[in-house]
Amino acid sequence: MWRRFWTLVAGAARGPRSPRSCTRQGSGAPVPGSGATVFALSSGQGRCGIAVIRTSGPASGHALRSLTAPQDLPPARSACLRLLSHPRSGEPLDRALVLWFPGPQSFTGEDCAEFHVHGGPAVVSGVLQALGSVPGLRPAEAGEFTRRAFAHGKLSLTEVEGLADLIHAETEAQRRQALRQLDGELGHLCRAWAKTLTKALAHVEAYIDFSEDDNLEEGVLERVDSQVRELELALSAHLRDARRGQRLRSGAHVVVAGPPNAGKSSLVNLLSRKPVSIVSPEPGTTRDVLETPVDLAGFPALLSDTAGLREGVGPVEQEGVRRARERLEQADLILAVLDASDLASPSSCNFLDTIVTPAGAGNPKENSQRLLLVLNKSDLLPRGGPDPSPNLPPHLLLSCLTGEGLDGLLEALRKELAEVCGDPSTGPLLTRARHQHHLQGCLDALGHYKQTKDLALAAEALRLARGHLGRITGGGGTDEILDIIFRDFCVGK
Ligand SMILES: Nc1nc2c(ncn2[C@@H]2O[C@H](COP(=O)(O)OP(=O)(O)OP(=O)(O)O)[C@@H](O)[C@H]2O)c(=O)[nH]1
Ligand SMILES: [K+]
Ligand SMILES: [Mg+2]
Repeated sequence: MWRRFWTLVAGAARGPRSPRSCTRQGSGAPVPGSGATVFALSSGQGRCGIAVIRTSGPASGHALRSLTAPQDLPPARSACLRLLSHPRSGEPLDRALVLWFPGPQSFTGEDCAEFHVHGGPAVVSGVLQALGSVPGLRPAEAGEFTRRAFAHGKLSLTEVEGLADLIHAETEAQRRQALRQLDGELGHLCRAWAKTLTKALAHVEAYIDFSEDDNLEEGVLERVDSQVRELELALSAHLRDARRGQRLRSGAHVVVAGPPNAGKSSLVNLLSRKPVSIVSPEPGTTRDVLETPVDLAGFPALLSDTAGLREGVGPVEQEGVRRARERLEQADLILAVLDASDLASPSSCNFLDTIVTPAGAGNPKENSQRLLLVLNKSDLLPRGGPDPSPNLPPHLLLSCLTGEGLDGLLEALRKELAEVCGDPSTGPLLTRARHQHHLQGCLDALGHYKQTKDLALAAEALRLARGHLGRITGGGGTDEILDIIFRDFCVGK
């Protein structure tokens, strides 16, 4: 009896019930156009020192031999210098380093070859044409190498996403976050959670099958209940952090706001290091919301310039003010700008009362918007004079004109954005709405597990919960989801 029970538990833990996604075997879906050997330029377009062209598929070895002299394959995974020539005309094309990666020990899991050629456009197009003339070879589609790697179980879906993010990473924080995902951190976590559920499921199923025999260990179901509770806590914590992970991946919304002429547009131009917004001495210059992506102290941000907030103006500026307020509501971080030499004006006081004080600048409440108060035009203050505003909340002095105070502002921005986005090296792991959706689905299913008294339904709920975790790493992903993810890649990756 016990032997039967443990066989069942062990079987459920590894066996046919275990979702394919819990292992590193790909989607199981056929590779689109598999059988064909594909080739592409994998390095960037344009004139460069070295360009890398690669192939993947069964004819890779034949292609390598057809283009090179001597025609033997180089030793696996070591670079060799070869003369490349066109297989039909014999025309020499370049002297290049070539590499041979026999499958399955390659990026895609298939036989692969790489040609590191001189990066001139004529060399690259000559070698691509030569490869196109080899029977069985065709140009690769966007993301096709990675899709093949996924299909052969070389990468899980979260790792594929990490790779796409790494290629698109523009800031240090994005690079760190992408690298963690590519290293499989999110995948490991999901697999560990799925394993817990597999064990829990095995126990519930054993209880259904054997409880009549009265031979089961005491408290089996109680232990499953407590495992489910622990899992719920862990999932909820990660879900709470998901918003930060998404900000880290796609950029935090930083909104520059303040009364007219405070120097908001000057600050936006200074931070983005380009003339994004028109600057002029006329109050009411900026009328619309102007958005620009910037690297702020290593974090990705979408910086919005807005119209100066004031009442009693014409209809166009009034619409600008309405849009500014609307954008302020969506901000992850408000950069509040005041003219340090004009703090007593009605528009400055009004801005302090309605925007700065409610946000609790320098002392944010949990979940409230964060705000940094900047007093601009410090160059207009008397040198070494007293603090112009001892009664204001914590603030920074800056001069957009001279650049004084910029380092301090960038350091303060780095701290604020680390709060808003999380630490890219240790912080949030969920980076996409897709991850959030499945984690929520898993939690909902665990909720059903707790509600039901029927053991068969409870087992079904656990299976459903585990299915959601599996889909994060890629098991049973639909073609549409795969298409969306692989569309992010360029040709050659
Ligand atoms: N002295 C001094 N002048 C500044 C500084 N920053 C901006 N200005 C000037 O202040 C004026 C207004 O600057 P803008 O950047 O257009 O101000 P704004 O807040 O965007 O103005 P609106 O869009 O009209 O609300 C311009 O003449 C700038 O040259 C500064 O640090 N010191
Ligand atoms: K202005
Ligand atoms: Mg402006």
